[in-house]
Amino acid sequence: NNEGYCDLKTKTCDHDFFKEKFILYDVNPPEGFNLRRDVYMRFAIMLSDAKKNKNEWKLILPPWYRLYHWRSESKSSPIHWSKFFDIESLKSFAPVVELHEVFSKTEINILNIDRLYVLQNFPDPFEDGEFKDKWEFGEDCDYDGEFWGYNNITFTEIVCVKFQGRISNLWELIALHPSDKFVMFAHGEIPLHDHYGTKTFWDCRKSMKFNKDLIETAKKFMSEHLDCKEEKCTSYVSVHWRRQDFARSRRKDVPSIQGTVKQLDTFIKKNTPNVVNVFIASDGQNSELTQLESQLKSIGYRVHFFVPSMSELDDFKDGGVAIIDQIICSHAAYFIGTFESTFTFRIQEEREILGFDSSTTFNRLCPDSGKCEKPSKWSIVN
Ligand SMILES: C[C@@H]1O[C@H](OP(=O)(O)OP(=O)(O)OC[C@H]2O[C@@H](n3cnc4c(=O)[nH]c(N)nc43)[C@H](O)[C@@H]2O)[C@@H](O)[C@H](O)[C@@H]1O
Repeated sequence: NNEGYCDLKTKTCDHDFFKEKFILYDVNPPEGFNLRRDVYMRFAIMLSDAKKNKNEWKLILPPWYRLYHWRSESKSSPIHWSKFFDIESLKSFAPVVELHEVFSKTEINILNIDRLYVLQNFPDPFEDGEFKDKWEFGEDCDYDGEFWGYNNITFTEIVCVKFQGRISNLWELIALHPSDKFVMFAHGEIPLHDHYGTKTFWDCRKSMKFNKDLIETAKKFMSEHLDCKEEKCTSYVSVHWRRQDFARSRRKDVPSIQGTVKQLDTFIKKNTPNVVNVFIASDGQNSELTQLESQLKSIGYRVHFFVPSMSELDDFKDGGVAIIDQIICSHAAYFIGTFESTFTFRIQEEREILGFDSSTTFNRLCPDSGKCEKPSKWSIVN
């Protein structure tokens, strides 16, 4: 009825449900996990800012579904955010809700989106030589997602919108139809942060705590294999060695196996000569990893990888294993990353939150050519 939603089993009622409004978003299908985490922050900050003005909108967390890089998931069903993140912590920053929580409140079990906005880029973002915030209605667009595998999500109207600039301008679109209850944005990666790198940005980033089981597993590994029980370890160096598409098509940014060994050895001898433990996070093929391992071993290093058991992989999924790799990298005495990988960026942010000196964090592997730009530094603002 119109007075709220009541759960007959638990005999509890949610009197706000019929007043609440919900925003959903989806991201360009080929984008990976770590860019998606940044897109989440843009929406979470938008909603958190709005909540301060008593705005009733909530953000629905889009499940993780069929990510291109997550190859071990043969049967792909939508994965809830709680598998990877601490939902209570996310909720402490922004009004967010999991999609399955919304379903459990809609009695008919069908979620109808009033308006599905498909965001598109402007053909020339620098029209008249200047990048300006703007939007206008477009045409000829389609939704290229799959509603995360749910076949009980429908929509009434699809609207094409060319959009560029700050995400809070999406409120202008939302305001055009005040009676909408469910609004969705496809290509949520197009709008930009309102304030990148500010205190609000970092408050949101800090709220993205990981699922407790993942943290526990990473800490157990650090204690058993890397001789570290502290927050800031001194006993190992960590590396994010991004391969796959990077190794194939970014030769000007990433080193060969031999080049990697040479650089790591030089780096460790210069910065922390007593350390012999090297932790490697990588999406590389087994053959590459074995070569890297044996070359590092031959010059005296102890090499460590987090290799999940079958049951761990089944439970944590590729996404959870990637997070465990990131957690272990975050706690190392020194971290060396891959240029322009968002996987590396998220580790750097984690280390800023843990309070590491930036000289231990913003280090990168260089291409064999030796031509090597320094990585950008994004320092924490408390
Ligand atoms: C160029 C762009 O690069 C973007 O990648 P980039 O920013 O590195 O980072 P991500 O967007 O996270 O995509 C890389 C994905 O590959 C896996 N992966 C990469 N490195 C590791 C690692 O060290 N350990 C584990 N366990 N998994 C790893 C993981 O599933 C991760 O989400 C891509 O998402 C885009 O599609 C595009 O290819």
